[in-house]
Amino acid sequence: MIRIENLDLSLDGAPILQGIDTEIPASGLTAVIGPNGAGKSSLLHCLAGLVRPTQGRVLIDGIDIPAAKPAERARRVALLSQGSPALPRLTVGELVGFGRWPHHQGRPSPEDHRLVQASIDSFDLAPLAHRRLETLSGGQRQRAFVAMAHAQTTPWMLLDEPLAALDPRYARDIMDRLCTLSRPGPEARSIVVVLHDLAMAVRCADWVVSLKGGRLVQSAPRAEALTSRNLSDLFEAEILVDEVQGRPVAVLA
Ligand SMILES: Nc1ncnc2c1ncn2[C@@H]1O[C@H](COP(=O)(O)OP(=O)(O)OP(=O)(O)O)[C@@H](O)[C@H]1O
Repeated sequence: MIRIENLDLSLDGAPILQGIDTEIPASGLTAVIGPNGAGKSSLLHCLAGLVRPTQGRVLIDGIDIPAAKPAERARRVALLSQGSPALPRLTVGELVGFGRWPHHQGRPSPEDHRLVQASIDSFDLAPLAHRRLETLSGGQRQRAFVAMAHAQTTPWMLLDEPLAALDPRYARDIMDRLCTLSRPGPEARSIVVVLHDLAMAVRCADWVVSLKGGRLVQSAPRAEALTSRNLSDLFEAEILVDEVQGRPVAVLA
């Protein structure tokens, strides 16, 4: 479980997050939603220990994240930030291999190689494994970064807009893959995803954290959070949540 206690974050003197106090369950997939500038990425950075809150605490499975050593954090939490960095000359296989670094510190074992291959296969990257990142499309590169986060084999995966630049089929495939990964089982991961695509949130999220203006609006199970009324209030636009062929969908009216 992630416990966020009375968290404030200021950057360069500007209040970014204020009074965030909630829990995120370990089981399943949590979507973090809210309008542009709501503080979603900033919250994810606090959860990953990338930035230190100005006030309050973040506990992941009981570990005080800002106080934990970087190596300890890296074994507990994998963070995929918004926008993948340019890493010229690196192949997909090498990038995914970097996910194992916190475990082997430069001396990969056969098990590390096996886990890298499993992540490559899991995200449908085998045909691209020897390609350099700069030769890939934006969506292919994005998939490689998600696979790198997966290869870190942390109990928690924090992903900031992992669907950006993906076409509808790959967006759906990656979300369904993440959904499956978050289901109970020996390899289950706790997944927190910043999502702009509300259709994917209603399709896959078990829990939803809604932010607006740096404040927590709601932290609740999907059925409670993702209603037409809540989403319309959150985004100040009429959004309808309904069912099409038995599946929940969200559409802008
Ligand atoms: N270093 C910084 N200094 C000052 N303000 C910042 C800094 N970084 C972010 N902000 C501001 O903090 C607010 C929250 O930004 P954040 O990126 O967390 O929002 P977000 O909900 O992820 O937005 P988006 O959906 O547009 O990606 C924004 O108003 C942003 O301009």
